[in-house]
Amino acid sequence: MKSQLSSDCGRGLFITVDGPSGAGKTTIVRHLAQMLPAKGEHVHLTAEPSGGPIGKLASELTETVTGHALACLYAADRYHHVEHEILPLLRNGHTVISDRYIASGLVIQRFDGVAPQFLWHLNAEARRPDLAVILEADPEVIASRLTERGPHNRFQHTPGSSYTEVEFYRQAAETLHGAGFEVFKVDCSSRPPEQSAAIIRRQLTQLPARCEVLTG
Ligand SMILES: Nc1ncnc2c1ncn2[C@@H]1O[C@H](COP(=O)(O)OP(=O)(O)O)[C@@H](O)[C@H]1O
Ligand SMILES: Cc1cn([C@H]2C[C@H](O)[C@@H](COP(=O)(O)OP(=O)(O)O)O2)c(=O)[nH]c1=O
Repeated sequence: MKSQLSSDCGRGLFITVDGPSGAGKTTIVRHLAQMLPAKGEHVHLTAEPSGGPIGKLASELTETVTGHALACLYAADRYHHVEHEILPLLRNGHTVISDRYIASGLVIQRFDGVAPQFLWHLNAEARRPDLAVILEADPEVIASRLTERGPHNRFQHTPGSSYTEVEFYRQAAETLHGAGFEVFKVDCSSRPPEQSAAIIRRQLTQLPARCEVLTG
C-alpha cells in the first residue's frame, strides 16, 4: 500500500507555515514534521531565510539593510531556495515543510515602508505551496511570548509591532487567497502547538484531489 502523503505522480507535498513572530511557527513545524511521515515517507523541514548563500547574506544584512533592497534579497533567496532545495526534493516525492515563505515576504518588509503591491509582484512567481498555513494569534499573547523568548530581529523592537504584524498577515492571507492559493488559517493563541499541528495534518487530508494518496 502506498504511504499516506506520498505522490502517485512522483511529486511531493509542499507546505508552508507563516505568521507573526511568537505565534509558534518553529514549534509547530517541528511537531508537524514528526507527525507526517508514514512508512517510507520522507519529510524535509526547511526555513527562510534559507541556509543557502543568498539566505545567509539576507540574515547577515537584516539589521543594516532596509526596505526595497532587503525585500529583493529575501525574494532572491526564496527563488534560489525553491530551485536548489525545495524543487529537487518535491520531484523525489518528498514532503517539504517551510518555516516562513511568501507570506513573510509580503509582510516583514512592510515594516520598512515597502508597498504591499511591490512585495506581491516580487514574490508572485515563486512556486505555490500545496497548502499555505497562516498562523493567527492574539497580539497580546504573542507579545508576551516574545518578551519571554526575546525578539529575534529589529522588526520586533517597535512597541505594538505584534498588533501591526497580525493585521499585515491577515492582509497577506487575503492576497494569497485572492490569487488562488490554498490558504489555511490556524489560531494559535490558546491551543497547544501539537494540537495546531494536528489540525494542519487533518487539513492536508482535505486538499483538493491532485494525484496524492491522502488516505489519512
Ligand atoms: N501554543 C503555544 N502556547 C504557548 N507557548 C507557545 C506556543 N507556541 C509557541 N510557544 C512559545 O512561544 C515562543 C515562540 O514560539 P516560536 O515557535 O519560536 O514562534 P515563531 O517561530 O512563530 O516566532 C517559544 O518560546 C515557544 O516555546
Ligand atoms: C522570510 C523573511 C524573513 N525575514 C527576516 C526577519 C527575521 O530577521 C528573520 C526570520 O527570523 P525568525 O527567527 O524566523 O523569526 P521569528 O522566530 O521571531 O518568527 O528573517 C524578512 O525580513 N523577510 C522575509 O521575507
